[in-house]
Amino acid sequence: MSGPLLEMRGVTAGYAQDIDVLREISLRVDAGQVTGLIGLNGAGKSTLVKTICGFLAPKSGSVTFEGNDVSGVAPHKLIDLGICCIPQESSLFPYLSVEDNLTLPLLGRRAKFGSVLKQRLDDVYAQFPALHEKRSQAAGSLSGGQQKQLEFGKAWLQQPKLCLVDEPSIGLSPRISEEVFTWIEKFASSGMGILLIDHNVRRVVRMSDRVCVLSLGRITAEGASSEFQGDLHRQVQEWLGLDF
Ligand SMILES: Nc1ncnc2c1ncn2[C@@H]1O[C@H](COP(=O)(O)OP(=O)(O)OP(=O)(O)O)[C@@H](O)[C@H]1O
Repeated sequence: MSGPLLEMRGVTAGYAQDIDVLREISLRVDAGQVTGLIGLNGAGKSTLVKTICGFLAPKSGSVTFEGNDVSGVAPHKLIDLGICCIPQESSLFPYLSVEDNLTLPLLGRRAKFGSVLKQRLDDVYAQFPALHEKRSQAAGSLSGGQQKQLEFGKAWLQQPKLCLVDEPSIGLSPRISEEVFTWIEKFASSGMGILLIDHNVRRVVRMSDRVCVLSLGRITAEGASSEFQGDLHRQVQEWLGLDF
C-alpha cells in the first residue's frame, strides 16, 4: 500500500457539542512504523484514540484507514477492519481465565478466525510463556506486568493492521516497561502500524519513526523522530508552551 495506513485530516472532536477537545488534528500512521504521540495530561491524547476507535465521531475533518473514510464507523466494525486498541485502563475480564480473555474477541468471529484460532493461540503462548503457564487462572490474579502481557497477547491474537497503544508503561516497573516497548517494536516489525502514547517522552521519541506533540488539543510539532533529538527538555518546553 503506498498511502498512509491511517490518516486524520483536520479532525475536530469533543464530548460536548460546544466544547472541542481536539482541534484540527492531522496526523498519519504508516504500516510497519511507529507514530509517537506526546503531550501533557489533559492534552487530548486518549480522546484522539477514542476518535480513531469510533467511540467519538469527529465534528469535522476525516479519519481514513487504508484510504477509506472510517469517520464515525462503530468500534466493532473497525475491529473487523483491523484496528485494535490497547487502552490505558485494563480491558480484561478479571474473573475469566487468561485463555478466555485471549480468545473472547475472536469467538464472535468464528467464520473469520475459527480455522486459525489454535495456531494463533500457540503463537501467543510461545511469545508469552507466562500466559501459557497461567492459562487457566483468572486474569485478575495475574501481576500487573502479566496482565499487560495478556493485553498485548490479546492484540497479537487478532493480528490487526493498526494497533493504538495508550500509556502501556503506566504503573509498571522500569524493567517490565522496557519489555513492553520491545513487544511494541516486535508488533511494528511484523508490519503493523502503531500509534504509541506514553509519558516516557525520551523512549517514545527513540522508538518512533514519526513524532507528534499534542498541546491543548492541537498538534504543535510534528515530524520524523530524527528531528526530535538533542535537548528534548528544552524542546518539550517550547512545544508545550511551558516553563518548568
Ligand atoms: N468522557 C469524558 N467526558 C467529558 N470530558 C472528558 C471525557 N474524557 C476526557 N474528557 C476531557 O477531555 C480533555 C482531554 O482528556 P484526555 O483524557 O483525552 O487527555 P489525555 O491527554 O489523554 O490525558 P492523560 O494523559 O491524563 O490521560 C480533558 O479536559 C478531560 O477532562
